[in-house]
Amino acid sequence: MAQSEVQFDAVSKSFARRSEPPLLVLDRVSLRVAPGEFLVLVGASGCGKSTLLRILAGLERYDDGRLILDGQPVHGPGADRAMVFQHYSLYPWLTVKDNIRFSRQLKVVRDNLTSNDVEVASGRSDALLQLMGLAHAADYYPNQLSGGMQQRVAIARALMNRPKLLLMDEPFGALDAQTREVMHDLIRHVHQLEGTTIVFVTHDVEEALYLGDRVVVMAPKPGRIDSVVDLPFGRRRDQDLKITPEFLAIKRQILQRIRETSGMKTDLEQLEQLSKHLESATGSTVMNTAQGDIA
Ligand SMILES: Nc1ncnc2c1ncn2[C@@H]1O[C@H](COP(=O)(O)OP(=O)(O)OP(=O)(O)O)[C@@H](O)[C@H]1O
Repeated sequence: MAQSEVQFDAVSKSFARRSEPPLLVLDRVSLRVAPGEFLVLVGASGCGKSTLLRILAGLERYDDGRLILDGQPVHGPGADRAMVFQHYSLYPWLTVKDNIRFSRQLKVVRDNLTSNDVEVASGRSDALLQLMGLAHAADYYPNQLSGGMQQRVAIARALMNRPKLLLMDEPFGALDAQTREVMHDLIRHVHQLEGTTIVFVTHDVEEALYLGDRVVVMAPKPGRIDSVVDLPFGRRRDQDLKITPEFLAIKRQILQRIRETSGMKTDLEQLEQLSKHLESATGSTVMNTAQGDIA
């Protein structure tokens, strides 16, 4: 099985801003991702999750520190990595089957591969169609598919060249709750079969706990790692896990950390203080005032 090992050593990243000092988005992030691990990044909006993922994909440069992938420094994108985004980036003019094969077809042209190579690729895409439950839809076009199916195609396409590292940026963020559950079981199954190292970004703590071997909680301003939680659930999971006391306790603990580090708690406290201030100023509760206005 092809699995990548990742090592971030004190990686920092800033974005330049007009008439303001640069924005420090990642502040000395150190993190190891073990071969074959399913690692999930969570944290408040703007804490640098996507930036960290994009740096790992080689789509973004970092300013300081070191990023080592399988013993080599990362300087740009590579065929060893594949990325799945929230919005299905399928080619509308290609069928499902051709969308999945597309990257391999490019390689065939570039690398002058033989018909035997093409046959192997064809076998791989057929296997992925089966694995993702898409065999019946192989000749459909993207606009004939539901969101969940489109995202299955995007995942199959990402897996086509057997990446050693799969990077997923909120891949299920646009799907409804039921479809997400199906996708969760599917991606866990894919992970077990393919053994690829996965780094997955999400806002959804329940999703993070259900999918991950470990969850990294990031904090904003500047973006940094707050804590890393080793999940004690093993690799065989089913949806009932989500209502066990152990799962709920870890979920509560992580949500609290996100609230505390993001300043959301402070915002709520300020809001409470403001409504108390309004109440004492008007001699009434905010709700009563509103009702009075209606009357
Ligand atoms: N290309 C860019 N130029 C300038 N600022 C950027 C750029 N990309 C991201 N940022 C800023 O960097 C910070 C971190 O962004 P990033 O998208 O990594 O956070 P995130 O944790 O993934 O957020 P979200 O959960 O909302 O997607 C944000 O303040 C964002 O506005």
